[in-house]
Amino acid sequence: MAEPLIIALPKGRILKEALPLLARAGIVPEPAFHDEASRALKFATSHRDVELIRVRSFDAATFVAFGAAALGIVGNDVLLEFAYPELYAPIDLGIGHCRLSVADHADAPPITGETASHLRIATKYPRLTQAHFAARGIQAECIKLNGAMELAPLLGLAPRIVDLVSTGATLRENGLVEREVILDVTSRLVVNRAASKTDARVSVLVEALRRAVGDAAAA
Ligand SMILES: Nc1ncnc2c1ncn2[C@@H]1O[C@H](COP(=O)(O)OP(=O)(O)OP(=O)(O)O)[C@@H](O)[C@H]1O
Ligand SMILES: O=P(O)(O)OC[C@H]1O[C@H](OP(=O)(O)OP(=O)(O)O)[C@H](O)[C@@H]1O
Repeated sequence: MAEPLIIALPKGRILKEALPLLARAGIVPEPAFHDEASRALKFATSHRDVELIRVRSFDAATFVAFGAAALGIVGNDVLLEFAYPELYAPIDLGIGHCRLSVADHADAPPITGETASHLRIATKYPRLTQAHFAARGIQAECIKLNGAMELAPLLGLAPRIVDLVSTGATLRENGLVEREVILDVTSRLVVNRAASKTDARVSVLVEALRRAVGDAAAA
Protein backbone atom coordinates (compact mmCIF):
# COMPACT_ATOMS: atom_id res chain seq x y z
CA MET A 1 0.00 0.00 0.00
CA ALA A 2 1.25 3.54 -0.80
CA GLU A 3 2.58 5.71 2.04
CA PRO A 4 -0.13 8.01 3.49
CA LEU A 5 -0.22 11.62 2.26
CA ILE A 6 0.72 14.06 5.01
CA ILE A 7 -1.20 17.31 5.52
CA ALA A 8 0.67 19.92 7.62
CA LEU A 9 -1.68 21.94 9.82
CA PRO A 10 -0.68 25.01 11.84
CA LYS A 11 -1.40 24.48 15.51
CA GLY A 12 -2.55 28.06 16.17
CA ARG A 13 -5.83 29.76 15.47
CA ILE A 14 -6.24 28.51 11.87
CA LEU A 15 -6.62 24.95 13.10
CA LYS A 16 -10.09 25.45 14.61
CA GLU A 17 -11.44 26.85 11.34
CA ALA A 18 -9.64 24.28 9.18
CA LEU A 19 -11.00 21.16 10.89
CA PRO A 20 -14.63 21.58 9.70
CA LEU A 21 -13.38 22.00 6.11
CA LEU A 22 -11.26 18.87 6.38
CA ALA A 23 -14.26 17.00 7.82
CA ARG A 24 -16.37 18.02 4.80
CA ALA A 25 -13.63 16.47 2.64
CA GLY A 26 -13.85 13.21 4.63
CA ILE A 27 -10.76 13.84 6.78
CA VAL A 28 -11.44 13.56 10.52
CA PRO A 29 -8.46 13.16 12.86
CA GLU A 30 -8.23 10.30 15.33
CA PRO A 31 -9.35 11.21 18.92
CA ALA A 32 -5.72 11.62 20.15
CA PHE A 33 -5.48 14.75 17.96
CA HIS A 34 -7.79 16.55 20.41
CA ASP A 35 -6.18 15.15 23.56
CA GLU A 36 -4.21 18.04 25.07
CA ALA A 37 -2.26 15.63 27.26
CA SER A 38 -0.96 13.79 24.20
CA ARG A 39 2.55 14.66 22.99
CA ALA A 40 2.02 12.95 19.62
CA LEU A 41 2.61 15.15 16.56
CA LYS A 42 1.40 12.90 13.72
CA PHE A 43 -2.12 11.51 13.58
CA ALA A 44 -4.14 9.04 11.55
CA THR A 45 -7.48 10.20 10.12
CA SER A 46 -10.76 8.68 8.96
CA HIS A 47 -9.34 8.92 5.41
CA ARG A 48 -7.13 5.89 4.77
CA ASP A 49 -4.73 7.86 2.56
CA VAL A 50 -4.24 10.82 4.89
CA GLU A 51 -2.28 11.61 8.05
CA LEU A 52 -2.09 14.99 9.78
CA ILE A 53 0.86 16.71 11.41
CA ARG A 54 0.45 19.70 13.74
CA VAL A 55 3.28 22.23 13.52
CA ARG A 56 3.97 25.97 13.90
CA SER A 57 2.43 28.01 11.10
CA PHE A 58 5.76 29.02 9.49
CA ASP A 59 6.92 25.41 9.69
CA ALA A 60 3.83 24.11 7.85
CA ALA A 61 5.09 25.91 4.71
CA THR A 62 8.59 24.47 5.21
CA PHE A 63 7.39 20.86 5.59
CA VAL A 64 5.42 21.14 2.34
CA ALA A 65 8.16 23.01 0.43
CA PHE A 66 10.64 20.23 1.16
CA GLY A 67 8.15 17.48 0.33
CA ALA A 68 8.05 16.12 3.90
CA ALA A 69 4.31 16.83 3.72
CA ALA A 70 2.44 16.75 0.40
CA LEU A 71 -0.13 19.37 1.41
CA GLY A 72 -0.59 22.00 4.09
CA ILE A 73 -2.64 24.95 5.24
CA VAL A 74 -0.95 28.33 5.72
CA GLY A 75 -1.87 32.00 5.64
CA ASN A 76 -0.79 33.89 2.52
CA ASP A 77 1.25 36.05 4.93
CA VAL A 78 3.50 33.02 5.52
CA LEU A 79 3.33 31.93 1.88
CA LEU A 80 4.53 35.31 0.59
CA GLU A 81 7.13 35.80 3.33
CA PHE A 82 8.86 32.57 2.30
CA ALA A 83 8.02 32.55 -1.44
CA TYR A 84 9.14 28.93 -1.75
CA PRO A 85 9.08 28.06 -5.48
CA GLU A 86 8.24 24.43 -4.64
CA LEU A 87 4.84 25.46 -3.24
CA TYR A 88 1.69 26.32 -5.07
CA ALA A 89 -1.55 27.45 -3.51
CA PRO A 90 -4.55 26.26 -5.53
CA ILE A 91 -7.32 27.16 -3.06
CA ASP A 92 -8.18 30.17 -0.91
CA LEU A 93 -9.89 28.45 2.03
CA GLY A 94 -11.68 31.63 3.13
CA ILE A 95 -10.62 31.19 6.77
CA GLY A 96 -8.06 32.98 8.97
CA HIS A 97 -9.08 36.45 7.80
CA CYS A 98 -6.79 39.23 9.01
CA ARG A 99 -4.38 41.77 7.55
CA LEU A 100 -0.69 42.54 7.76
CA SER A 101 -0.31 46.17 8.77
CA VAL A 102 2.12 48.85 9.82
CA ALA A 103 1.39 50.32 13.25
CA ASP A 104 2.95 52.89 15.54
CA HIS A 105 2.09 55.37 18.31
CA ALA A 106 -0.85 57.71 17.76
CA ASP A 107 1.47 60.75 17.90
CA ALA A 108 4.14 59.38 15.50
CA PRO A 109 4.67 61.46 12.31
CA PRO A 110 3.32 59.98 9.02
CA ILE A 111 5.75 57.83 7.02
CA THR A 112 6.73 59.36 3.68
CA GLY A 113 9.75 59.05 1.42
CA GLU A 114 10.43 62.76 2.09
CA THR A 115 10.52 62.45 5.87
CA ALA A 116 12.11 59.02 6.21
CA SER A 117 14.65 57.15 4.09
CA HIS A 118 15.29 54.58 6.81
CA LEU A 119 12.89 53.04 9.35
CA ARG A 120 13.44 50.55 12.14
CA ILE A 121 10.59 48.05 12.36
CA ALA A 122 9.92 45.08 14.63
CA THR A 123 8.23 42.23 12.78
CA LYS A 124 7.89 38.51 12.15
CA TYR A 125 7.77 39.36 8.40
CA PRO A 126 11.08 41.03 7.40
CA ARG A 127 10.84 40.20 3.68
CA LEU A 128 7.31 41.51 3.18
CA THR A 129 8.14 44.58 5.26
CA GLN A 130 11.33 45.39 3.33
CA ALA A 131 9.59 44.88 -0.03
CA HIS A 132 6.66 47.11 1.02
CA PHE A 133 8.90 50.03 2.00
CA ALA A 134 11.51 49.51 -0.74
CA ALA A 135 8.75 50.14 -3.29
CA ARG A 136 8.58 53.68 -1.84
CA GLY A 137 12.33 54.15 -1.68
CA ILE A 138 12.45 53.60 2.09
CA GLN A 139 14.94 51.19 3.62
CA ALA A 140 13.34 49.13 6.42
CA GLU A 141 15.72 47.81 9.04
CA CYS A 142 13.81 44.88 10.52
CA ILE A 143 14.22 43.47 14.00
CA LYS A 144 12.85 39.93 13.90
CA LEU A 145 10.45 39.00 16.70
CA ASN A 146 8.28 35.90 16.88
CA GLY A 147 5.37 37.31 18.90
CA ALA A 148 4.22 40.15 21.14
CA MET A 149 5.44 42.68 18.53
CA GLU A 150 3.31 45.35 20.19
CA LEU A 151 5.84 45.56 23.03
CA ALA A 152 8.58 46.88 20.73
CA PRO A 153 7.35 50.52 20.50
CA LEU A 154 6.36 50.54 24.19
CA LEU A 155 9.85 49.52 25.29
CA GLY A 156 11.88 51.44 22.70
CA LEU A 157 13.04 48.41 20.71
CA ALA A 158 11.63 49.91 17.49
CA PRO A 159 9.16 52.77 16.99
CA ARG A 160 7.03 50.80 14.50
CA ILE A 161 5.79 47.28 13.98
CA VAL A 162 4.45 45.23 11.08
CA ASP A 163 2.07 42.63 12.47
CA LEU A 164 -1.20 40.82 11.85
CA VAL A 165 -4.36 42.70 12.81
CA SER A 166 -7.85 41.29 13.03
CA THR A 167 -10.15 43.07 15.48
CA GLY A 168 -7.51 45.71 16.29
CA ALA A 169 -7.90 44.99 20.02
CA THR A 170 -4.22 44.10 20.55
CA LEU A 171 -3.05 47.36 18.96
CA ARG A 172 -5.61 49.43 20.92
CA GLU A 173 -4.77 47.85 24.24
CA ASN A 174 -1.11 48.68 23.69
CA GLY A 175 -1.64 52.30 22.59
CA LEU A 176 -0.83 51.70 18.91
CA VAL A 177 -2.60 52.81 15.72
CA GLU A 178 -2.88 50.92 12.41
CA ARG A 179 -1.34 53.09 9.65
CA GLU A 180 -1.18 51.08 6.43
CA VAL A 181 -2.37 47.67 5.29
CA ILE A 182 0.40 45.76 3.51
CA LEU A 183 -1.56 42.58 2.74
CA ASP A 184 -5.05 41.11 3.17
CA VAL A 185 -4.64 37.65 4.64
CA THR A 186 -6.59 34.40 4.38
CA SER A 187 -5.47 30.80 4.72
CA ARG A 188 -4.56 28.80 1.63
CA LEU A 189 -4.25 25.14 0.80
CA VAL A 190 -0.62 24.66 -0.27
CA VAL A 191 0.70 21.75 -2.29
CA ASN A 192 4.20 20.49 -3.04
CA ARG A 193 4.63 20.78 -6.83
CA ALA A 194 6.61 17.56 -7.22
CA ALA A 195 4.13 15.55 -5.13
CA SER A 196 1.23 16.83 -7.21
CA LYS A 197 2.96 15.59 -10.37
CA THR A 198 4.01 12.18 -9.09
CA ASP A 199 1.06 11.18 -6.90
CA ALA A 200 -2.45 11.22 -8.40
CA ARG A 201 -3.99 11.13 -4.90
CA VAL A 202 -2.84 14.72 -4.36
CA SER A 203 -5.12 16.19 -7.02
CA VAL A 204 -8.01 14.01 -5.79
CA LEU A 205 -7.56 15.56 -2.33
CA VAL A 206 -7.24 19.08 -3.75
CA GLU A 207 -10.55 18.63 -5.59
CA ALA A 208 -12.23 17.20 -2.45
CA LEU A 209 -11.10 20.26 -0.50
CA ARG A 210 -12.21 22.60 -3.28
CA ARG A 211 -15.72 21.08 -3.06
CA ALA A 212 -15.62 21.33 0.75
CA VAL A 213 -14.85 25.07 0.54
CA GLY A 214 -17.69 25.56 -1.97
CA ASP A 215 -20.12 23.59 0.23
CA ALA A 216 -19.09 25.56 3.34
CA ALA A 217 -19.63 28.86 1.49
CA ALA A 218 -23.08 27.73 0.30
CA ALA A 219 -24.20 26.46 3.73
N1 LIG B 1 -5.65 37.80 14.71
C1 LIG B 1 -5.76 36.94 13.72
N2 LIG B 1 -6.94 36.70 13.16
C2 LIG B 1 -7.07 35.81 12.16
N3 LIG B 1 -6.05 35.09 11.63
C3 LIG B 1 -4.86 35.29 12.17
C4 LIG B 1 -4.67 36.21 13.23
N4 LIG B 1 -3.39 36.18 13.59
C5 LIG B 1 -2.83 35.27 12.75
N5 LIG B 1 -3.70 34.75 11.88
C6 LIG B 1 -3.42 33.73 10.86
O1 LIG B 1 -2.98 32.59 11.56
C7 LIG B 1 -1.64 32.26 11.22
C8 LIG B 1 -0.90 31.84 12.45
O2 LIG B 1 -0.94 32.91 13.34
P1 LIG B 1 0.07 33.12 14.50
O3 LIG B 1 1.43 33.34 13.91
O4 LIG B 1 -0.47 34.19 15.37
O5 LIG B 1 -0.09 31.73 15.19
P2 LIG B 1 0.81 31.07 16.21
O6 LIG B 1 0.10 29.86 16.63
O7 LIG B 1 1.20 32.10 17.25
O8 LIG B 1 2.04 30.70 15.28
P3 LIG B 1 3.48 30.33 15.74
O9 LIG B 1 3.31 29.26 16.76
O10 LIG B 1 4.14 29.87 14.46
O11 LIG B 1 4.09 31.61 16.26
C9 LIG B 1 -1.05 33.52 10.59
O12 LIG B 1 -0.01 33.20 9.69
C10 LIG B 1 -2.26 34.15 9.93
O13 LIG B 1 -2.43 33.64 8.61
O1 LIG C 1 -6.30 42.48 16.02
P1 LIG C 1 -6.44 41.36 17.00
O2 LIG C 1 -7.78 40.66 16.88
O3 LIG C 1 -6.15 41.79 18.40
O4 LIG C 1 -5.38 40.22 16.59
C1 LIG C 1 -4.03 40.54 16.41
C2 LIG C 1 -3.11 39.65 17.19
O5 LIG C 1 -3.26 38.29 16.73
C3 LIG C 1 -1.97 37.76 16.45
O6 LIG C 1 -1.33 37.30 17.61
P2 LIG C 1 -1.66 35.93 18.33
O7 LIG C 1 -2.86 36.11 19.21
O8 LIG C 1 -1.75 34.82 17.35
O9 LIG C 1 -0.39 35.76 19.27
P3 LIG C 1 1.18 36.00 18.99
O10 LIG C 1 1.47 37.41 19.46
O11 LIG C 1 1.82 34.94 19.82
O12 LIG C 1 1.45 35.80 17.51
C4 LIG C 1 -1.18 39.00 15.99
O13 LIG C 1 0.22 38.77 16.10
C5 LIG C 1 -1.69 40.08 16.93
O14 LIG C 1 -0.94 40.18 18.12
